[in-house]
Amino acid sequence: MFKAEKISKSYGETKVLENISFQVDRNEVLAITGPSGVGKTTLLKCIVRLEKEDSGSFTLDGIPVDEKNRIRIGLVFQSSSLFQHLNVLDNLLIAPKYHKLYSPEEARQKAEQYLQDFGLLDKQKSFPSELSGGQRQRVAIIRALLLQPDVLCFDEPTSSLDAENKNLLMEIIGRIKKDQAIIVVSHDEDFINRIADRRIALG
Ligand SMILES: Nc1ncnc2c1ncn2[C@@H]1O[C@H](COP(=O)(O)OP(=O)(O)OP(=O)(O)O)[C@@H](O)[C@H]1O
Repeated sequence: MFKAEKISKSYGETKVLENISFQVDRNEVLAITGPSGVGKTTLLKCIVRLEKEDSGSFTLDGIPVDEKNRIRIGLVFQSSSLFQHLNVLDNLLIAPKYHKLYSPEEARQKAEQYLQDFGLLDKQKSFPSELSGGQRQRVAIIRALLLQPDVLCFDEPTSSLDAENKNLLMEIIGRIKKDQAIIVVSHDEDFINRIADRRIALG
């Protein structure tokens, strides 16, 4: 279980997050909502340690989240975060290689299995610029899944998706949530209503 307790964060004089608490378990989708500028992205950045909260704590199965276990929390950025100069397969293999999670052969097999599951096996040699927005997003999801996270966060995942790809994303989240706790930051009420088990509203 992932737990946030009394998280507060300011930028200079501006208080962005004040005493935010929530928890999310495996097989659960938690939506974080709220008006623009209320601190949703800031909270996500604190969760994945791109920002440091001023006070409060994050724990994973009771253990404080730090640099060592931070890899158990994944973030699916917007599609633009793929490396443009690497093809799909190389984009997928770079992080597992860096973290030495699998042997090279095992990493390739797992990547190919996900590519097949997500209907992208024929795109493994394509570059990000040659993919649709929905395909790029699926690559970003696979890239996060290969690191075997316990918690997977999505930042505005439907912002560049058409209805068909949105349905596909919901199907994928439904499939992966059995093994992962999912946190979704989104403005998309329709998406949240259909996918979230619970929600917290900031602001
Ligand atoms: N690095 C930073 N330095 C100073 N202020 C920041 C920084 N990052 C964000 N802020 C401010 O913190 C507040 C919250 O920003 P944040 O991006 O978390 O909001 P949000 O809820 O995700 O908004 P949106 O829905 O528009 O993406 C805003 O007032 C923003 O200007």
